[in-house]
Amino acid sequence: MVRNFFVGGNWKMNGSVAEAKKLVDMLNGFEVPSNTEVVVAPPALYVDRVNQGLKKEIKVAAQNTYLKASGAYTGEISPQMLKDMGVDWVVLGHSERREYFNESDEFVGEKTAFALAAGVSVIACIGEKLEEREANITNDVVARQMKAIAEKVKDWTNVVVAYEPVWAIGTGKVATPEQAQDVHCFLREWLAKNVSEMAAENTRILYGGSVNGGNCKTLAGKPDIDGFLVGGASLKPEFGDIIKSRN
Ligand SMILES: O=C(CO)COP(=O)(O)O
Repeated sequence: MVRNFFVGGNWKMNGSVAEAKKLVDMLNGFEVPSNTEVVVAPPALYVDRVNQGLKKEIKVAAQNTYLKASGAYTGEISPQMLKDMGVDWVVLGHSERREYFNESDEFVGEKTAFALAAGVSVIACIGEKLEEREANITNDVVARQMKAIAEKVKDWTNVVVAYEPVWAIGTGKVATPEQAQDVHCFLREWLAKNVSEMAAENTRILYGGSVNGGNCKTLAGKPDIDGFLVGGASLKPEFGDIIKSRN
């Protein structure tokens, strides 16, 4: 099985109507290799406009959804609402949500299962903090985060895992290709042992954290790195090079 390369662009809480339009024009000008999937995640308010403007080779995601279809949950949106708007992807469990909005491993697992059941594919984010890497517990941390998802999710067909070490996010301090490969390999073995050989073989594992046009190719050369989740550089023309980093 050949895993298709996957490049996600996480805009985070950035942009405006005018900037979103410029980014759509930029993205529509990129060549998307046939073996590569591209999904961008604008702020929720702009998701529909961006989705309307993008060429069909590029899909959109929301940056979060809740675990109910509807009801008295002020400020939340549901995966059912995404489907209603023709949006098939959501990013869940990003470290910024875990950190600033107190999202627990269990909550992320539940939201992942709920989105999948609604027919929305999930980019599930995991990753250790600097102090956890320094304490040599990186594998324990990512295994704990994976377990919370695997407890709720049996079918991993529509899950993409994004390994994003927190110390590498927005810092310019990218993991070395070897550091990333080590964790990706561990995650694939974890999937083989705890979910299935098939899930291990087929699940894309992305790297995220200070990926840019200059470092993407060496990272993409590693056997267990199946793509990227890109923050800052997804708002710049170099995102076009990142999309082509496997080609
Ligand atoms: O958090 C990230 C993507 O979700 C990575 O952000 P940067 O690429 O800006 O480091």
